[in-house]
Amino acid sequence: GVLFRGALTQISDENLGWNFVNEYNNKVGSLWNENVKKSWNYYTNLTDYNLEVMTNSTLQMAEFDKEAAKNASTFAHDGFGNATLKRLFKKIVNIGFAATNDSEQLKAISNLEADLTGIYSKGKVCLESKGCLQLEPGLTDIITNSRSYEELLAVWKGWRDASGKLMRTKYTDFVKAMNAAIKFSGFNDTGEYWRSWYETPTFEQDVRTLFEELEPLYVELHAYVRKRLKEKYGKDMFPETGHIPAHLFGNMWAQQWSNIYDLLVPFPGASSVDITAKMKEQNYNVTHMYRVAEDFFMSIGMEKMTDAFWQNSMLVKPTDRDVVCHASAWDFYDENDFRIKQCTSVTEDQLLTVHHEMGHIVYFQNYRHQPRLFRGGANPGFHEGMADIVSLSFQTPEHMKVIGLLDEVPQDSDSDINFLLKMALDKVAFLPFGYLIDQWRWSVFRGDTNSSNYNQHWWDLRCRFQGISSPVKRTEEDFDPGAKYHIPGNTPYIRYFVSFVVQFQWHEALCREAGNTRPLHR
Ligand SMILES: C[C@H](N[C@H](C(=O)O)[C@@H]1CCCN1C(=O)[C@@H](N)CC(=O)O)C(=O)N1CCC[C@H]1C(=O)O
Ligand SMILES: [Zn+2]
Repeated sequence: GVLFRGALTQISDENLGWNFVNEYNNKVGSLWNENVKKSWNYYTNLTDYNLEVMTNSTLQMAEFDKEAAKNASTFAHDGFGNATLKRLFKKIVNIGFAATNDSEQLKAISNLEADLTGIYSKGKVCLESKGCLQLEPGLTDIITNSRSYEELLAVWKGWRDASGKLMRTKYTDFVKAMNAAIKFSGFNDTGEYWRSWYETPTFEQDVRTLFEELEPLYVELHAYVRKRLKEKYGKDMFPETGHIPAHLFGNMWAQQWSNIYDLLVPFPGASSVDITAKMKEQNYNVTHMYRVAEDFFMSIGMEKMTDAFWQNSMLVKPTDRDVVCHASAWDFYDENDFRIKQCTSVTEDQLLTVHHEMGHIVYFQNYRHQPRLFRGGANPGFHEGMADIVSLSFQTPEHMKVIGLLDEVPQDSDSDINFLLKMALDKVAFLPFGYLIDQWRWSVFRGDTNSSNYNQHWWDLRCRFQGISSPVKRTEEDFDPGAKYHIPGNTPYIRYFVSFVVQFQWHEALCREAGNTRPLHR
């Protein structure tokens, strides 16, 4: 006979299971759409009222998730034969922080994330020469274009004082609330929950192995860049240890170095393009940047952006309110409303980000007919890879010529080396940065790192993996991790490390598939 577990036997009838997941899918449509709209309202207008409305919506969603998870566990879904049905149930019961029985923890998580993101987005640095500037566009423009050691230092330190330094206590409370809540989902800490999305028990070792395999290439690039920067800034500005001061890379976090390509050109005689100058020469405006990206996606068979995209996106920084400028792509789960939020300026860097964000939108559009529970990346690294894969093809000299940002496609090897180095400054330079952010965060979630050594451990990792050093003394008064969006914004980061590896594997496969027998970089 059937084993009766307590009063309730679990339902093993898969037809009833399909009814349940279909009803769930229809119900969450409007719920998720409402919730994303309230987040959008806060991110594009940072007021206390919008924060409260967003948090209330998040709490309601959590109640719905808990109820659905409880009802789902009346089914013997682990034993279901149909893999799709089984996976849908697994996603319904796996509700993360919402599993907590203490709504105060959820409230704290939502409020603290919004609060920390607000501090980051409103942060400003006042320079006697240029007045008070926010990260975008003011501070970013200086970090990108200044070649003055001192000016770069003032902006680098100023930004950390105006962002991370103000977040330290809140971040400690944030970690505590997340770790307490995630236990109700059966995870030891938040890092374990985040790694579970890759669905492999060896994930941590896998990324470590990948990094170690790629590190020699990075070390070569680092040595070359250090040599050239010493020529530019004088070797006595560099520590004996061989580290490179963190503020000299043309990027606020030293994560990608193509903005200082002009200091590093291997063969100045050969052709190398300054895309930003070309864009300005051709009177590029923001809308045109999005049209150029859309044209490229359509040229490879993707659908155009929806009307809702053009009506609802925020493509330039508003002048009348505070917003989260950090660029992002949004799915409103109604199969039509997809948006980008970006304080777009007319630069090459930004044109690449436009392609990245639109890459996410194109992936949203391609899975919009899937059940809502399946409208996410196969894993987060996959989604990031899909966002970046197109810009690998977009930034080839071939395509640059097609869109008129390059006059001639150079055929000589010196020009090839110039182009390949420029790619390496974005894609190879990034690897240790993409790797270390969550090394730091996973160690915080585990409790190996806490508020007594947040900054020490951060710089240990920055020195060990990136070979960079702080240009000024750092103490535990500082909180440099908070100066990078994804820490206050609570977006896991190892996804970008995974993406920067898989995107080249996909690129190679796509070229083979397309019958392209030329060297990969063409
Ligand atoms: C500029 C880009 N903004 C993110 C992205 O697009 O990934 C934003 C903010 C965090 C998540 N996000 C999204 O848009 C998600 N909704 C995408 C999704 O649907 O998963 C970004 O942060 N990048 C790009 C390269 C490295 C990294 C950086 O700049 O450090
Ligand atoms: Zn992305």
